[in-house]
Amino acid sequence: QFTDEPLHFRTPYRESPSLSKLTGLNVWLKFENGQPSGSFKIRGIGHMCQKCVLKGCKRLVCSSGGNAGMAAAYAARKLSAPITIFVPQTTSNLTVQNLKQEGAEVQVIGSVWDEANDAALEFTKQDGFVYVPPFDNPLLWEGHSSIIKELDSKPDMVICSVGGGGLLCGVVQGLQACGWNDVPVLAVETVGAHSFNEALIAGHLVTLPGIASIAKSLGAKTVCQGTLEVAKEHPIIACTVTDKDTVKSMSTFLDDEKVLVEPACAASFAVLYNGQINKLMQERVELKNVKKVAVIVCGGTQITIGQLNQWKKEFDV
Ligand SMILES: COC[C@H](NCc1c(COP(=O)(O)O)cnc(C)c1O)C(=O)O
Repeated sequence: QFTDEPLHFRTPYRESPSLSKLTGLNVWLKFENGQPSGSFKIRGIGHMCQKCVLKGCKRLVCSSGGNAGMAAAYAARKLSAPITIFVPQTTSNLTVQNLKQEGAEVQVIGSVWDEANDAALEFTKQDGFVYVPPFDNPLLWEGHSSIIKELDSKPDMVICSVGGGGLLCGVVQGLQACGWNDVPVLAVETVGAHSFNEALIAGHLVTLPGIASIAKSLGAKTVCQGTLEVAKEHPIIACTVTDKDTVKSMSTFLDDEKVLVEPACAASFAVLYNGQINKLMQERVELKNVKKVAVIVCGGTQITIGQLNQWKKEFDV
């Protein structure tokens, strides 16, 4: 029945010998792929679902590119709450089946997350239905901030991926809760899903015309306003990586670390494998003395070995 125990697990945090050797840095990995539902999402989504169920709700409604939905379906089952999840057509059939297996009702609507989200908001107008967003809510950021609180010591930098910006807001909230306000965050997007990079350059939110990247889990056409707020108060550097480098990194990471991750996750360590980090450290004064780097291996279920091999052929890596 109802539990107010956190629904997420503490995850392993250890050095990567191969990435440390390659970059000359002290690279540590936070394995959020080991969470129930397969990604970091359960931290924020679980926290928010618990609050909603505690307050009383007839049905949870979640929109997602896939992984937030997986976390919401898992949380709903643990909290014995009914849930309907709206996902875009870019969500893999495997994920749709997995969502149904968790007991969720699933609606596949729209070509990108934004359209599935519009349908979810419409559906939530029914009495007693409560909307759980995938990235834009302070309760999510509060839940995600627990990632940083589990680190054994202060890192010199944190690297994380950005889709809608919920993970980034949670990471910054965690760093500030630990008094590590001077620890810069490298926010990584794939080219074609780079709404945060665009917003930082413009100084206001920018809506991409579409998502032109294989990293569909980063496929929010507009990041949440909260990312621009945190960028005003915390050292954040944004960068992009190509789909090609991301696929190459998925493959190398699988060989080196024996962990299969989706493009949204691999983007975070693609900057290490392709040497971008070393260039950035020469260009950006705030990264000059960085030695210990904490990379959030955010996980995600939208990947199979077959899909990776198909992408390796497609991108010739
Ligand atoms: C469209 O999708 C948004 C969200 N995925 C977000 C996501 C991110 C980025 O997290 P965010 O910046 O959205 O909080 C990173 N890594 C993985 C594996 C993810 O699934 C979702 O599942 O609904």
